[in-house]
Amino acid sequence: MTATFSFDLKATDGKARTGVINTPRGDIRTPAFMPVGTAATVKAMMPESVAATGADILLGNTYHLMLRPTAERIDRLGGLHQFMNWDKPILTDSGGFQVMSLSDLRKLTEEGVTFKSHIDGSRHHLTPERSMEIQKLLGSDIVMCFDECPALPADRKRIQESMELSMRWAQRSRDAFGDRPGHALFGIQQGGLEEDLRGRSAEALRAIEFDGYAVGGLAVGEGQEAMFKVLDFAPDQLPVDKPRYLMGVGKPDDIVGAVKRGIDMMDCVLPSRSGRTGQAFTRRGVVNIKNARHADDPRPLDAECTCPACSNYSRAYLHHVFRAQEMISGMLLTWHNLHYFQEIMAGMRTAIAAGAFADWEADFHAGRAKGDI
Ligand SMILES: Nc1cc(CSc2ncc[nH]2)c2nc(N)[nH]c(=O)c2c1
Repeated sequence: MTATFSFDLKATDGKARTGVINTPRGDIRTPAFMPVGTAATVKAMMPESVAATGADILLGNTYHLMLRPTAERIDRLGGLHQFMNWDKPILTDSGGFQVMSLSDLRKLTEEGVTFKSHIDGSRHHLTPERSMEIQKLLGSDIVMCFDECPALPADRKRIQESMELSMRWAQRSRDAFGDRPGHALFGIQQGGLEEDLRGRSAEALRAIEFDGYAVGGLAVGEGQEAMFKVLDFAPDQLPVDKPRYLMGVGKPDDIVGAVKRGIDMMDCVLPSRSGRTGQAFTRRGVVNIKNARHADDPRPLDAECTCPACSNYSRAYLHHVFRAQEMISGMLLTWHNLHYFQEIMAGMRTAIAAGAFADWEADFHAGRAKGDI
């Protein structure tokens, strides 16, 4: 815990890195997985349970919180940390991505985006300046630049124009963010799958100077192979001494492949969203607990897992409460999935520090069944 924001790189193994991001609200061990708390809650989890899984930081959403309950109301109530009873770091996304994926009647101009709320149809306007204001009102520790993430597939001209707009918005975000000791502003690299466009984006962001750099514009339908091809060059285009955040990723093997290529932070709704649908991630692969074959199975989801679901309940019980649509079903499987994702991160941090990432990765992939187990 420090009064300022800093990144301390502890060890590397190949391109993989491990370190600590120091913030006034606590340290973030990297590589880090960030659970998503979209509407000021990690769905089906109490904040103390999220902390118990090992998470050092969670995500909030400018888009959702500006619509409901509004950033001004959260500010009046003491800010997002107090509001949601989470006193560790919070990173907030800037809103543009969610506008394009969630809202109706969107209008994109140089100034920003105008859209209708997916909740009540009310009209809203987001600009780099307004996004910075909202994230400041929320009290976010790590603020994301306001960017535009083009849906793939898109032609090169569209990707170039979109990236160039995002770089102009990055400058406006920087100018509006001002000087906030202890708070960080991260730039977001765009450029689709194009190495030269991503290089230009990285140079533009370096010139503006940020506390961290996100690889944006991925995990938008391109598939793992194409994503890894970009990750084979994109992290190296970013400053080596700042945290690198891959947005919206991913499945366990996506996460391992991204860390292997130099990524320090990731976030994804997958463990929580799939936990609510009955999909459990384990070290041997995925378990769809609603499948009838678990109805009489007395074994835990994963005998090696120490989470409450695996320590105290059988597959048969989990199967039952999912079939009965009991609330405890989503709670237990979300807790298990977030716990498992943090186990993966902790395993990689230890392996990288010991120069044993390759062995850890081989063990991670060995014994992972394809499909339901
Ligand atoms: N795949 C992906 C995911 C997200 C959402 S990350 C997130 N927000 C809230 C939760 N998680 C992105 N966000 C921004 N701002 N830019 C991107 O390019 C981008 C790409």
